This record gives sequence, structure tokens and C-alpha cells, in this order.
Amino acid sequence: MVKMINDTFLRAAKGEKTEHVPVWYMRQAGRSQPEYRAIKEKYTLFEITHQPELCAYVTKLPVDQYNNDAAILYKDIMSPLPALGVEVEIKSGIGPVISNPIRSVADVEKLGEINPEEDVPYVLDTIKLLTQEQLEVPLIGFAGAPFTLASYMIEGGPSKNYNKTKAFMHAESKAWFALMDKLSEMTITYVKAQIKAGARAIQIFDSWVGALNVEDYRIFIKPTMNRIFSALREENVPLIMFGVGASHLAMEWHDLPLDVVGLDWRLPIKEARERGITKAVQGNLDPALLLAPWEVIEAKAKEILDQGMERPGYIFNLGHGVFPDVNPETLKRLTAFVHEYSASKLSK
Ligand SMILES: Cc1c2[nH]c(c1CCC(=O)O)Cc1[nH]c(c(CCC(=O)O)c1C)Cc1[nH]c(c(CCC(=O)O)c1C)Cc1[nH]c(c(C)c1CCC(=O)O)C2
Repeated sequence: MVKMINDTFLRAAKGEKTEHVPVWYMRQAGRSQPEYRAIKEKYTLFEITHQPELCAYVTKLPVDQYNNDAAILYKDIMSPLPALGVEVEIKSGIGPVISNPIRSVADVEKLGEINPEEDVPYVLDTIKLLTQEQLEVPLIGFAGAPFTLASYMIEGGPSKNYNKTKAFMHAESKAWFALMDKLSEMTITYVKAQIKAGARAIQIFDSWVGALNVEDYRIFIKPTMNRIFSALREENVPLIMFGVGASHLAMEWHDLPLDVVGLDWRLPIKEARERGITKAVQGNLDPALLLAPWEVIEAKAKEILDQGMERPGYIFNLGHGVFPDVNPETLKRLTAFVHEYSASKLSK
């Protein structure tokens, strides 16, 4: 039995009318809350995610404190990679570092497969705990997209320009497509298990794919994304796409069998729709503005809401994740503002 009361987010994701604009924030869990910071003093990210009770608490905290319309599972896009034999460590102040990077076809062939029940039972247990007992809003499951995962696997860690990744993609295209095959298989299996456990929507983070031009996206990425979304579509849950600095790819995403186009702060929602986006949209307050005075935040949020609400199928979010130094009170106030302002406009 899946317990849930507030389905505003799910209806907006399907393009339906809602009484208020639903809101959640990328990286809402595990950033600025003092309760989370105290936990993080004791445990690493992976240690938290391996403890379902604790991980569920961290996931639910922002929903309780901010009154958001959806929860996103606390874990990383790197979480499924150890199952494939990728040796990943999250280094403080750096990010994910991989000690056995992909350099050849042979490295790709060595990658294993994921069996979610065996490899990441704690992820499924956390989802069950949240969705069967604790949450009154939908839980968003997620995965990193193959390009973004491959960028870490090839570079060996975070990168500015993705030079090695792009060179590998062009010079070793057979190995590249073999890697995309493995990562898309993994993504489909992993995401389906999250849905089976109770996730009610899925966001695919292709955070760094904006580094590619449109032609390369069409050749090297789009067929893989098409395969993933086509397979996930059978599950009948809303599918959301997101990437940073990827406005030039927005129409490519729109072509894919998905429900919601996530926008960062670079492209106004009005312009995205003028380009031909008719699907639901999610976004797109610049997360940096959360460090500005409230008057600045409110004015910008209003402007974004006015554009978003011009059509049904709109979800308020940031253009990327919450920064660690944002005051939780600001997020609480922003959620209340989005709810109140949108409810007053939509009831007219
Ligand atoms: C860049 C990076 C990654 N992973 C990590 C980094 C560097 C540090 C950082 O940014 O916090 C490591 C990481 N990831 C996460 C943590 C714990 C929380 C924290 O201290 O920030 C840590 C230390 C949670 C997470 N990491 C992620 C989530 C889920 C997404 C969400 O909550 O919206 C969480 C809880 C997802 C993630 N993880 C990564 C990407 C590209 C994404 C997609 C979203 C994005 O573009 O920011 C890779």
C-alpha cells in the first residue's frame, strides 16, 4: 500500500491544472539544514544512504520544514556505480573520484550489471519506508544520465571541459556506444526498481550534457536517451529531464518520450515555450538569488511564476541545486510565497 495525500506535483507533471503551483527544490535534502549538518559531521553520504531510517529522515526533513509538494530521495547519482565495478569515492571538497577510470573498450567490457535487490537493497528499503509509512507527498526517484555518469567514469572525477570524455566519444565511438548501452541498461533496471519500491516520478539528471553541441547530442546521446525513456514510459510515472547550461538542447529533450522539461535559469520559461515546448516545464529560479535579500527573491519568483502559470503543467523549482550556505528560512518563505501567490492567481 502506498500512502499519499498531496498529488499536486504529479498532476502538474502530467500537464494538468492544479489549485496551486507545486514546488520542490533540487538538492533540498542534504544541504543547508542544521539537523542534516549535524548528521553529516558523523557520517559520509554513502554511510547515510546505507541506513534506511536515517536516509529517510534526511529525505523527509525539507518536506516537513518547507512544506514542499514532493520529496527527492537522498543519494547520489554515483550510488549505483559500485555495482558495476566502478571504484568511486566521494572526496570532501572535490566530489566523486573514480580510481579505475574507463580508458578503452576492454574497460567498458569489464563493467558489470546491476541487480538492485542485491546491490542497493538499502535504496529500495528507504523508498519503501518513505512511501509506505512516512510521506504525504510523492517521492521522486532519480538517476544520472549516461553522459553525465560517463563523464566521471572517463575523466576519473569532476571536470571543467570534459575533454577526455569528448575525445573518447569521437575517437572510440564503438567503445562509447558500448558504454552507453551498459549505462542505459543499468539506468532502466535501477529506475524500474525505484518505481517498483514506491517512487512516483523520476528525474534523469544529465547535469553536464550541456557541454555538447546539438549535432553531437543527436548522434552520441539522443538514441540512448530515447531508449531509456521509451523503456521507462511503460511504468506510467512522470519522467523529468534536467541538465545545466543545456538550453540549446531543450527541443531535443522535448522530442524524447518524457513528460517534463527541466530548465536551468538561463532560458526564460516564456522563451522556452516560444521555441515550441508544449510539455510540462519545471524551473527555474537562479539558485544564487537565494543569497540575495528577500525582495529580490520575491520579485524574481513572481516573474517566473507569471510565465509558468500561463499554461497548465508547471512545477516551480530552482535552476540547479540549493547551495549549502542558503538559510533554510529562505526556502520555507519561498515555498509559502509560491503556494500563496499561485493559489490566488489560479483561483481567478
Ligand atoms: C558534483 C557532485 C556529485 N556528487 C557529489 C558532488 C560534489 C559535491 C556536491 O555537489 O555536493 C558528492 C555529493 N552528493 C551529495 C552529497 C551530500 C550532500 C552535500 O554535502 O552536498 C555529496 C557530498 C548529495 C546528492 N547528489 C545528488 C543528489 C540528488 C539530487 C537532488 O537532491 O536534487 C543528492 C542528494 C545528485 C548529483 N550528484 C552529482 C550530480 C551531477 C548530481 C545531479 C544533480 C546536480 O546537477 O547537482 C555528482
